[in-house]
Amino acid sequence: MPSTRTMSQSHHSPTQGDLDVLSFLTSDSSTLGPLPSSALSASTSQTQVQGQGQEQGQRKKSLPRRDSPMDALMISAVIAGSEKISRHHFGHGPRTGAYASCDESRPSSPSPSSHLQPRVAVRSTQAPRSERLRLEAESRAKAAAQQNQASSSSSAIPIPQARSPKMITSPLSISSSIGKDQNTLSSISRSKRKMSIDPTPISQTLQAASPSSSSNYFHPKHSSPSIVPNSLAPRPRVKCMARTRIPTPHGELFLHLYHNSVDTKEHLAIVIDPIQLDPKAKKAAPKGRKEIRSASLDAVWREGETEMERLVRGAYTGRLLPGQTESNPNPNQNPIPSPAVNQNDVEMSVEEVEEDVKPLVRIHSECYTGETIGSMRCDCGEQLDEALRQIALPQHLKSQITQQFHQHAHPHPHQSHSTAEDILPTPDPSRSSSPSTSPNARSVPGRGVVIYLRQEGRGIGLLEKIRAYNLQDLGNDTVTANLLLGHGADERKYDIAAEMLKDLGLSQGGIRLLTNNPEKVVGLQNEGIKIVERVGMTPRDWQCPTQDEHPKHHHHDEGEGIDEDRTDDEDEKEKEFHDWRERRAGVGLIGAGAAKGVELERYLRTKVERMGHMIDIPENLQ
Ligand SMILES: Nc1nc2c(ncn2[C@@H]2O[C@H](COP(=O)(O)OP(=O)(O)OP(=O)(O)O)[C@@H](O)[C@H]2O)c(=O)[nH]1
Repeated sequence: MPSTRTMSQSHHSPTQGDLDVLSFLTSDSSTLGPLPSSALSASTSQTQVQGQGQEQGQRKKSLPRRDSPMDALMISAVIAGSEKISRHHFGHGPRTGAYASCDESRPSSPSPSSHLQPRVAVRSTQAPRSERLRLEAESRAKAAAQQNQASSSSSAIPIPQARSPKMITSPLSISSSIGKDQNTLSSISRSKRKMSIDPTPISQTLQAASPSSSSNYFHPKHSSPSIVPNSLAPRPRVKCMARTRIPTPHGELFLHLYHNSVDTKEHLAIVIDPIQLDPKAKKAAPKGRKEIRSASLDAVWREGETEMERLVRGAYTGRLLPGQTESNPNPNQNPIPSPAVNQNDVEMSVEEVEEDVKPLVRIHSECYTGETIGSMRCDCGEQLDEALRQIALPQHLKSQITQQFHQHAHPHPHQSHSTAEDILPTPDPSRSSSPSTSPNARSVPGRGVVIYLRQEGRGIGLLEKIRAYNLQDLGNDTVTANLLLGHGADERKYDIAAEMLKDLGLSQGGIRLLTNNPEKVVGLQNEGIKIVERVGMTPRDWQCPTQDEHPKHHHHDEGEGIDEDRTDDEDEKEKEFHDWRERRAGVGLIGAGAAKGVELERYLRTKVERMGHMIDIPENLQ
């Protein structure tokens, strides 16, 4: 076996044979004659060195392999001494041209006269290698110094840099300084987070994050940057690019797609506003109720904009009909507000403003697993469905609601976790959907918006959420899993949502917010949204079934006992009926209906106990 030294020497020290081949290849001779014997012996000795077992001095009949140590010299010799380019190397070497054709007879091949043309001078624009190495070492040292500073005395091991939201040159052409500021902010806070294999720092982190801690991480006042007012940061800008009408099991709605100046995501606004589509609803609504419309969509985008452009992007009033050519077919009845006039500025009489119920709004974060594949690790799918259902429900006028609120309101067991609870009255969530509680009440069409933010996984993205789920399967809860991955428990921001609400004319008039999450309430308020009421959402599996919904009661009149003689077939039919009822409530989801299971229960419990969500845990689960 040759020693390593011999091998490496054979790569770097040209032998006499190598030099002979070099001069042979670079000579003017147009015909390749036989190789000098020293070259052949060089190749032979090389073969021997490689342990091929050839006899010393035996002549080889072929040239050495192309990947032998000779090859580099041969290639450079050929390039230096000849114009000829192998067709297989054309386009890959330093000369211009494309690897367009393997046939030299075709026009795209280098023409036979090409050797007459002056050679293309190829000059490297790179700095010398020594200079590049020096710069590289410098920047490495700088990065290491920064990292040391960030991690201070912690023994945690950094995980690969978690991604911070990418800034873009958006179609709104916002100055790049907006992005810079926010990026810097988020990367600073992120760089301080570490993943650790040492349980001590984790437990310390968690202790710092626990609800009982004095510096409560989850407390709205001290929580994520989303709720810290930053009056110096430039406001995100949003523009509704298009909207369209979508019929759904909860009624017809308008889907609005927004672009913004902060990220590349297509955030959505799902607007339920029956007065725009249904003349009966318009009649039933209080006089003066304004439509929920996007000011940026309705604006004139450019001089000479055509009606067809407006129709195609959805800047029309009413309902589109086949063959329609006008975006506002009946301007006197339903004028599109001029871009200069925001709907908030449109005067409504005091009584009308007071009398009408405020739009119900949900800020919903994307959850691929819960909304698309019916995951029962969380309740996101049913929450989206439930939000649309509740927004579409007819509402009682304010005076009647207030009356009911006083009858039904009760102190919340988790009040101590939340300042939002102190700020906002939280009526019984079921009150608006049960007109029977107030027989004389006048009900009006429901209206509102789901702002659907592409903040998957509470802002950490789907990839990280999937990794977090595996950590959860290893025994961690939803909060700890995020922290172990170097993320915050919740990294969402509500500034874009607030701008979208403003664009829809819903900032000043007041909204009712559908959430259990105190951070959302405070976050939106800090962004300038007026919230007059928080409406809670009880997970369907935690709701008490009403008498007529319970399967045991379905076939029995009041007072009747349970029929012991019922057959299995009847029981099966009853179960099917019950399942159908549940599915009907949860349209639009895979396996629709109520999400349930141990994992969901654990998740919901963590939200209540560690994230301060304002939901009552059912007595039988306490
Ligand atoms: N990181 C992480 N994200 C999750 C998990 N389960 C659901 N999510 C995400 O959490 C977001 C929904 O948050 P929730 O806390 O359920 O709801 P919320 O919107 O904050 O609160 P509510 O308004 O009361 O519903 C979505 O973006 C989901 O993708 C989880 O286990 N880990």
